Amino acid sequence: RCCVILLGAFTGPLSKIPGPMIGKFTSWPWIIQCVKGNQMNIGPRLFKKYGDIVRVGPADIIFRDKATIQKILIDDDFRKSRDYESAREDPNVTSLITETDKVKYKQKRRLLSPGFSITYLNGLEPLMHECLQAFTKVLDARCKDEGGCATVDMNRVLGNLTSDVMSAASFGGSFNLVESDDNTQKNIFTSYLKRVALDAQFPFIKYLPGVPLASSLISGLVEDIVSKRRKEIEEGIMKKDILQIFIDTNNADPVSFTDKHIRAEMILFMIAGSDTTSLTATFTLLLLLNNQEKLKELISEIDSTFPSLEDTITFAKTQDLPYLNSVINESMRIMPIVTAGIVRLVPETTILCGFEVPKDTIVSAWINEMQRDSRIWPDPDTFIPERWLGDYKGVSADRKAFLPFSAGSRNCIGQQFALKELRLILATLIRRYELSLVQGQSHELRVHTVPWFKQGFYKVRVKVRT
Ligand code: HEM
Repeated sequence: RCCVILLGAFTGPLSKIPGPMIGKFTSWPWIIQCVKGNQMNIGPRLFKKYGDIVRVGPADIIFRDKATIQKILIDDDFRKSRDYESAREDPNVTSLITETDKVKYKQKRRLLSPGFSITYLNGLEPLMHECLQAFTKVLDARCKDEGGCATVDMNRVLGNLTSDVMSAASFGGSFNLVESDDNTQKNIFTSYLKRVALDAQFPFIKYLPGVPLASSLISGLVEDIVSKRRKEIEEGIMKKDILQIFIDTNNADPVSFTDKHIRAEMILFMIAGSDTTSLTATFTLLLLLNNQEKLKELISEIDSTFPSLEDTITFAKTQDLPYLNSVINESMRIMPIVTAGIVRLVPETTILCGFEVPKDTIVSAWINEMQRDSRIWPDPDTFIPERWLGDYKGVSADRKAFLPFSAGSRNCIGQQFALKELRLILATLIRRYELSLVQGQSHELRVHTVPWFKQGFYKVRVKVRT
């Protein structure tokens, strides 16, 4: 075995790929960084030192260049890696995200697509308004209680808001977390994602005696929602949402789409549909508050579109706000949710970035590094929404080098849902409140599937505008 490792390290096709010496022999240091949530900090340092392609393990390569990322995700559409399979609790129960078989995946995606059609999404607008009204009511009350100006943990309240939106839109009723100000659920999601990151690397953990499954944290909640819905169906109350699609599929084919499948899909949608959007909104506020000129520009656009505090902020009007859309794009360029590579498996020996890469090598597309590549983006680390409005320093924004929702057949199914929600949230917050920076906060992040603030919060001062 030692001979095989030595041969692979120095003579195999991957031996010419630059990277730390230890990566030739073992992936352990890289895996440990993943479990610690620290790959997002180590990856950029490796790219800086070794270039566009780095070998981080005997069969584990990371990439940041546009052409290779395009090939991996779009042109050749490599299948998902075994990490996704390991993240399944039951190897036989896949969800949309953990399905690695291309044919089965297509069937799943087709099943869900009615829940993401433009007509269906537009029908969600009143539900989103209701959740936002509850949100502004709570923020208004906090401002009043705290003498006009409240210090709010945006990470927490936005996490609760997007969970309420997700549950109202997909599972038939808001969790009302904004009103209860209960962050237990957000903490459970964070613990769940940490555990999934661990399971993906060490699949045996879930089989150890006495170790509960990751889903044990959430299954009670999910089962309550499903049994409530089944009761409603018995009473003749019919709803048309994602949960209904899951239940109908289960009723039609209870053998291949079991109760376990319903649970896996619901957990996926609960988490993928809430934390991602709330973090993107929080990061956008963070960037705006640290770039006051850009914030002023956005306030001016929003105020001229919605002159009165009482004006309803709508999907239609926010969709056409050029500066708001540029701010959201720039925020997702500079602080995307995917911070540590989208992982795929090489299906057959192929040339990537000029190197021969054999079948079954694990390849990670670091879209976050591509989105900060100075060869593509002038002043890549600076927040410049204007680059989306026209040329910046003679360079127009390269949309092919901007993939915050991933790309290809496995792109984010919730992209339009998220964008509609983000525009409403940001326009509502900016129109209604004067937002100011709480100085001295750490912006340090860690990542377990999605990023989280190491300090556990991100505070903003909030005052109702007159
Ligand atoms: C700003 C918000 C969001 C961002 C940045 C985002 C980003 C992404 C990315 C990068 C992926 C690919 C992950 C991978 O290949 O491992 C993904 C997948 C996914 N997203 Fe989103 N997402 C967002 C919001 C949402 C929302 C609101 C929903 C649901 C309503 C959603 C549902 C999903 C699902 C189900 C998948 C798995 C798709 C698959 O594997 O085919 N996402 N998302």
